[in-house]
Amino acid sequence: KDRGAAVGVQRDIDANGNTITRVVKKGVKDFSFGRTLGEGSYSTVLAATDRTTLKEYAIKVLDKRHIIKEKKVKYVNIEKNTLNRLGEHPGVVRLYYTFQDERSLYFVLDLAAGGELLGFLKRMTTFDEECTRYYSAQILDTIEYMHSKGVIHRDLKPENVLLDDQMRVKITDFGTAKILDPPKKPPQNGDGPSGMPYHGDPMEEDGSKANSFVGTAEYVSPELLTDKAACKASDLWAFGCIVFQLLSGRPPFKAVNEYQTFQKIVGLEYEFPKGFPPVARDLVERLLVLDPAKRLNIEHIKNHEFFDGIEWGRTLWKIKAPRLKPYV
Ligand SMILES: C[C@@H](Nc1nc2c(c3cc(-c4cn[nH]c4)ccc13)C(=O)N=C/C2=C\CC1CC1)C(C)(C)C
Repeated sequence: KDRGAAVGVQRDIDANGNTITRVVKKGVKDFSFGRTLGEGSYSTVLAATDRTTLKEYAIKVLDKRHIIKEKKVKYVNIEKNTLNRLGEHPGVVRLYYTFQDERSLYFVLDLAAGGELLGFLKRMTTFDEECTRYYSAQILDTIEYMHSKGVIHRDLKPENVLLDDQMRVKITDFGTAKILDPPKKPPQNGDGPSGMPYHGDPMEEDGSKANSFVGTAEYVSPELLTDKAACKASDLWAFGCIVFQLLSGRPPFKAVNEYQTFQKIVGLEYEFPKGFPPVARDLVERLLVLDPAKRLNIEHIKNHEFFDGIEWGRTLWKIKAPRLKPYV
């Protein structure tokens, strides 16, 4: 079996308007690889061009030996399954196909040519309200879509929010996502707000209890720190942190080390900088709530005054991105 290729399907329209479906076998040799776009803990994302169609992609390359040694096989499968399940949404990087050679696995994905939102925020220091409204609305719309597919991201942060060539949001990095399987039993009372809380990580191949996953310190929700149960509302806690950071230039909970940061989170120790816009402040205060069941849910967030003027749904992805301006 030609292990260097993946079966993909290409659809074109011929002169008479008929659809021609071609089965294409893509492999490493079909692409010319460019610069490194990002480094994950056990993967590298490279820019690449399809030699035949000249279309640009991002290709995530994973070293098979390293993945096995680091016992990350499960995470690679979670990412692939999550990406396949999330398929088509303007706010999610799309996975076109995967293939492998003797050394590596290759994920062929959308190129988010704008790079990380964090990069723009660092250059601007802060975003003004209009930019914050636009970017956080697209992030929220994408979170809503992920949750509707039973996916909790669990590590939302500005580094994982990419931008495409139209400066539209592309959320990425699903290796630590959690897929909420349809309930076999109705959720018992006492389960988290989503009714299907997630306790700890899957068992490792050797049956050992994996050290349960915790996201990036500054954006981790209190429930993940106290009883290890991530739920859909955990993504909304991270969303609150991101809105705060876009307008103020820093995350709400940041300390000299992770432990101190965790202390601030569970103690809800944060303050707004002077001049933080009051309407946005009200929104953030209703998201950074310790009890996940008392956090605003997505419907309430969409109706919050901060998003007045946003037309949710397809229009949100058609409007022109506002020119980036700092909040002064
Ligand atoms: C977060 C991620 N960084 C990145 N992941 C992806 C990028 C990407 C692009 C730039 C970029 C583009 N232009 N300038 C910089 C910078 C970082 C990127 C992309 O275009 N397409 C898919 C990606 C990831 C797909 C993944 C779900 C499988 C880490 C740091 C983990 C490598």
